[in-house]
Amino acid sequence: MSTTAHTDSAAETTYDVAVVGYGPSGLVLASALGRRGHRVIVVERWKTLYGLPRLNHIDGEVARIIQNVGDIDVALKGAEPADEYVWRNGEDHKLLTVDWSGESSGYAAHYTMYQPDIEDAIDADIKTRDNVDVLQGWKAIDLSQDADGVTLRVRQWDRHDPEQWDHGEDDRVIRAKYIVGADGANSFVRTSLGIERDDLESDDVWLNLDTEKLRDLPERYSTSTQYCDPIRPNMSMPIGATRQRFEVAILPGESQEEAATEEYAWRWFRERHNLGPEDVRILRQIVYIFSARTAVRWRDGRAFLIGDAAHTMPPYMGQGACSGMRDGLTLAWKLDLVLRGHADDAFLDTYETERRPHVAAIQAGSVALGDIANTLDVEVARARDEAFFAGEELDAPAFPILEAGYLAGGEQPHAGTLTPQGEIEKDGRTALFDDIIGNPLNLVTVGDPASVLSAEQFDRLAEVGVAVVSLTPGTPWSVTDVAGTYRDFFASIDAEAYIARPDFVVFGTGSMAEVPDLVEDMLAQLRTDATASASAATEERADTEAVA
Ligand SMILES: O=C(O)CCc1cccc(O)c1
Repeated sequence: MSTTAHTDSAAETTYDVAVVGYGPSGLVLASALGRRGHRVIVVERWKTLYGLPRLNHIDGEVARIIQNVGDIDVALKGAEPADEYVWRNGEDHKLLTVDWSGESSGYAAHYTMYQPDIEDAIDADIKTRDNVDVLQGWKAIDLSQDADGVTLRVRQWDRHDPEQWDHGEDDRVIRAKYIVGADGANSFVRTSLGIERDDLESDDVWLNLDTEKLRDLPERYSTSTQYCDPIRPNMSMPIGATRQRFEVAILPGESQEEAATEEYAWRWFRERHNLGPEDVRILRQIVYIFSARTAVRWRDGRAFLIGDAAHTMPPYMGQGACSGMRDGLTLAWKLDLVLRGHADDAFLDTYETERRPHVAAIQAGSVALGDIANTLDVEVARARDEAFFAGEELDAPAFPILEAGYLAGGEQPHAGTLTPQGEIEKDGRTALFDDIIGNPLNLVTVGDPASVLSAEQFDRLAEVGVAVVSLTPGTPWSVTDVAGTYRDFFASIDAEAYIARPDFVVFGTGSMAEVPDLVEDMLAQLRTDATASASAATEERADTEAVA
């Protein structure tokens, strides 16, 4: 990182958080902070949103994230629920079905969708807020930090005008309490901080072809399918209702330049799919190296990394951008608590404690799936197929829950899992839980919380902004559980209360009698500095006593 002293004449403006990068993870973070009233500035070198699909799959949890940062109806307007993700061999025999059916978080468990719809939905929300400034067409060029904040120098950027690199008189200097690098795999923020990346060395080269359907395609194209063909691995997947993604492996020794040509694309479409320009229009053609890299640390003082800046993974689970959006929401609500003075700065360390192992498990699963997809040895592929036909299970970790971080202590079998989202009715309005309650920390109880919590505890909950919700009629916190979602959930976890975090993760569960302890634990863990200095003081006292 630069150690440049900032004696610039350029105007300085102070923000709570500066965000570099305006892709899915940066959009989620900026909107979630903006909605919580913080002064945010976003710096993005491109003048407009990307406008083309990159991610084309989200799960229900991520749909719920989007619900909380933008208009979910706009985001999902071209989306289609996806029930299964099928893996076939070169002879078109089924090896494996990844079950994508069911519901999660108030949505279908999985969707294929058109990324620009999601970005437009969140961008529109951000642009309604006076407290969020978005500098599109500006490139971050220098970053430094001190005890009180970060300083970021930004310069207008136009890739068609390289001359502008030579002059800096119109630079802007931004001061912020925190900075977040949401600036992709080649992150300026990460490299400025000198943060290296670990590399799982999974570097398969694939051509990605996104298309618009000009007429109905055969039924098989409506199922996301990996063709694990050792001669040439390939895949096909809907992008919502009206578009289709095709991917094809570029084999070792083949020319990536040639794969990027239109001739190559049409030859491939004709040979493999018998499709031509009368069937599909190519929207985007790009050669990717599917890497799996992780920054060795995601925090450096007042700077954080999220999304691809922190981690990349091969696409085979469709979880790269989903993980980035989870990062964005998690870091946003943690920063919110710190900026409002309800949590200590050290609480922000739990961002990496929680997100790193979650991402690592998904990354490992994606690499394992990629090994299956990219088997090029015909004999090895045959043995693989036989093993699957004989019923072998996929050797990949289960979808992770949060295992560490801001979770209730003690025997807590459900901490780290996701809460459901059902319809509730309150004051004559019926809607999904988050549309009525919002997404602060929340305590949901079967019984009357006033039967177990003191007035002083209610005051402290209100001060931090914890929402209290009860399924018992006639209390100030009562809601009606319209479809029994919460009744069923409480039955399934054998509990009468839970505390959920703003990212829908269960902090802890318990009986009504255990609610006061759960609340105390939730509030105490926000004060990690105090805990750290208290235990340091205790150790010091013990040392002194031992000496005495
Ligand atoms: O949405 C994404 O992150 C990529 C979409 C995807 C999903 C599954 C397999 C694949 O190769 C791409």
